[in-house]
Amino acid sequence: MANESFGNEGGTGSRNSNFTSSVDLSTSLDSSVQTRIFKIIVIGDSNVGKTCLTFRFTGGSFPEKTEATIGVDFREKAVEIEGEKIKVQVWDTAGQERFRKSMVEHYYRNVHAVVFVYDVTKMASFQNLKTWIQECNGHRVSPTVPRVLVGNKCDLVSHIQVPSNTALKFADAHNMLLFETSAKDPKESQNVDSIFMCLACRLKAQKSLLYRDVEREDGRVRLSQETDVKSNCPC
Ligand SMILES: Nc1nc2c(ncn2[C@@H]2O[C@H](COP(=O)(O)OP(=O)(O)OP(=O)(O)O)[C@@H](O)[C@H]2O)c(=O)[nH]1
Ligand SMILES: [Mg+2]
Repeated sequence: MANESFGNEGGTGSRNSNFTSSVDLSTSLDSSVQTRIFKIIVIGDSNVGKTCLTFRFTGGSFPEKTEATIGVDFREKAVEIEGEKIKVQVWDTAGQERFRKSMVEHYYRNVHAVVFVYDVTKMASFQNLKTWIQECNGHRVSPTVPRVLVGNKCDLVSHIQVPSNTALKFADAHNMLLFETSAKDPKESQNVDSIFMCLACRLKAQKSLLYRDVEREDGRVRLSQETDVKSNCPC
């Protein structure tokens, strides 16, 4: 999938950020209600399979060939949860320091959820999670922003280095759900989907992101309304 330009940040969907009057604002809110956008970032060492996981979720297949991500690739998928259409905007970040350093601030800005990925066949990628979590915390990501842990490449059964119970303990200690999966194995595709769907369900169940987003887009608008939405999220 081709890289999209970074200028797309927050610019997709039906929201209109040029509010000029209260009439415009209500119109924008109406259209925003139809398509909320949840920004989910995917973080972890280079080569753990971030690009393949995001590709599997948004495109439904495993890419034949990938190259190291430079900066960020955006992928989007429209989903429907309890009758509401939601756009899941996945930020596939670069694992290599030299390809990410100028972008890190942008990754974490206004993020709604974080997916930490390690490679089950590479212990170092699991041990490095501590560093990735520190980076995330260092960018003032609120503790209310949901985070999940993903162990990828489970299809390589005979090469597994990170035992499930070790990963589970780590996930529990950091208040995260653990998903062990494979971007490659088509039989695991539902499991890959459930990573992002679970987060989208949780976000939907949280206080309305919509009004907080509006606040950000126009410094003049200060809405205090927040709505609680009940959800049947299985996780
Ligand atoms: N066997 C197996 N290989 C995988 C899986 N997911 C990814 N790979 C392979 O792992 C390599 C790296 O995958 P990428 O998705 O490009 O890794 P990345 O985390 O995006 O790497 P950076 O962009 O450098 O941060 C590629 O050769 C993929 O084919 C998986 O589930 N199983
Ligand atoms: Mg990549």
